[in-house]
Amino acid sequence: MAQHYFTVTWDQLHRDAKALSWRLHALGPWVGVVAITRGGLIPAAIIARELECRLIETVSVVTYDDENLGQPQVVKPPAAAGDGEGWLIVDDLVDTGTTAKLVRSLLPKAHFATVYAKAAGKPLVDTFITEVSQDTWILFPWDTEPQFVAPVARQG
Ligand SMILES: O=P(O)(O)OC[C@H]1O[C@H](OP(=O)(O)OP(=O)(O)O)[C@H](O)[C@@H]1O
Ligand SMILES: Nc1nc2[nH]cnc2c(=O)[nH]1
Ligand SMILES: [Mg+2]
Repeated sequence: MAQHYFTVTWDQLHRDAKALSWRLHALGPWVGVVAITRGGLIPAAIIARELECRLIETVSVVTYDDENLGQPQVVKPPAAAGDGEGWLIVDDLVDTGTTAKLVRSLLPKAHFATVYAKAAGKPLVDTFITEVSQDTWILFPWDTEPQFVAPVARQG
């Protein structure tokens, strides 16, 4: 289990994905966006909206079972992006870089962008916005919900 958690709200994710869009706009134009499902779907939707890009492809890779790293499985390969030339790959984050390495091998000429990056995966990403320490687990809004927390005086 991770030592720390970094909770990302919908607002923060939207803000960070828009910041990423500004950087990517300066590097375009792009043929289309390849979202790495599932985590890349919402960042890809925000970025595609900002870049006015209507062509969206998906590649589905399963690498984790909850917080446990496994062997990456390609559940669905990208159908229409060729060798990736002119395409933008979007994922929510890179951690170990396992998923990024596999997707890069499928689309070697594409540009790889993530919203968040940990140190081990950073060398595999072309553009990202926020670095998060390696011992931290990022909690996305779709993984969490607001709930009651006991007052400090009642905790330990
Ligand atoms: O750099 P890595 O160590 O490979 O980790 C990053 C990947 O792990 C998560 O996906 P996950 O396998 O949990 O699937 P999901 O996107 O469907 O939740 C995340 O969305 C990235 O795709
Ligand atoms: N939600 C989430 N998925 C991950 N997959 C690999 N690292 C992470 C992380 O920090 N948070
Ligand atoms: Mg993923």
